[in-house]
Amino acid sequence: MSHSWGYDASDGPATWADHFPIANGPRQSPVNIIPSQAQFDSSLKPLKLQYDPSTSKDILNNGHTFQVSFLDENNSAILSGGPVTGTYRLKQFHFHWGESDDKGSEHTVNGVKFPCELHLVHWNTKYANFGEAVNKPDGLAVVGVFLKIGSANPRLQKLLDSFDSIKAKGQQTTFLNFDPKNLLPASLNFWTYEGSLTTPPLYESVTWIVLKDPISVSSAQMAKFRSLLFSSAGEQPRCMCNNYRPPQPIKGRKVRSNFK
Ligand SMILES: NS(=O)(=O)c1ccc(C(=O)N2CCN(Cc3ccccc3)C2)cc1
Ligand SMILES: [Zn+2]
Repeated sequence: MSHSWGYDASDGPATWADHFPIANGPRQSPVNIIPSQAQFDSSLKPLKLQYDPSTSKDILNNGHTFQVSFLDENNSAILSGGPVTGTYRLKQFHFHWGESDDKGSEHTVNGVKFPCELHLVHWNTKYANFGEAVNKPDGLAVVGVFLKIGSANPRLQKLLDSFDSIKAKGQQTTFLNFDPKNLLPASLNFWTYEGSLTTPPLYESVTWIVLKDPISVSSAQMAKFRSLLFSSAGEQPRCMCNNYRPPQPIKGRKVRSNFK
């Protein structure tokens, strides 16, 4: 049975090494990105994200975050180019956020936290499926997008409107025709480095592609994120927030950029 973990003092990031010793590994995520120390790499190709909105399936509260899952039996929603070779299929996207607008992102930039961070999770089609890819060094590519407090973002509204039906852990509902491309900023300028899952089992299998430009979210919209619960229906309600791992040691890794 997989070990239960969370984000409280008793089961949160400071305790994860007890059951997942790779937590202290050489390529853990997230990290603090220091733009002045990133290396511009002209050999990086433009990032190609080709998403077919008809592949969105459902939205689930998994007790750690909420995630929108996609049909991944064919190459309808794919990532290619950027730092990766080959084709990676979109499996799901999810978010991490704080209890207040001054924290919540996993990656930071010059030590600055954003209120929220979106992760679009893709797996390498050289492997048979997500489960085969999840623990391979080149198994996953995750696109990270920062959310910054500003005007309300209408493109988040369909997600927010579904929250009443996935308030508690384990609740899921159909979520069709959602185009994740609408969650991306205008520019696909990115930083990239070799890292890991930011939740247990913390496999060191992720090529991280963190977009430089944020998308907007309003404070009222962030409050809606915090209406979700870590807890199951009928349990003592526990606000789903602060579901982020803090930055981990860079351990000599290079962060590259595709922009000057
Ligand atoms: N925050 S993050 O972007 O780094 C990220 C976190 C979690 C996941 C994720 O879908 N899973 C992690 C493993 N988990 C369960 C699992 C599934 C198959 C085999 C083994 C284990 C699923 C993907 C990306
Ligand atoms: Zn994540």
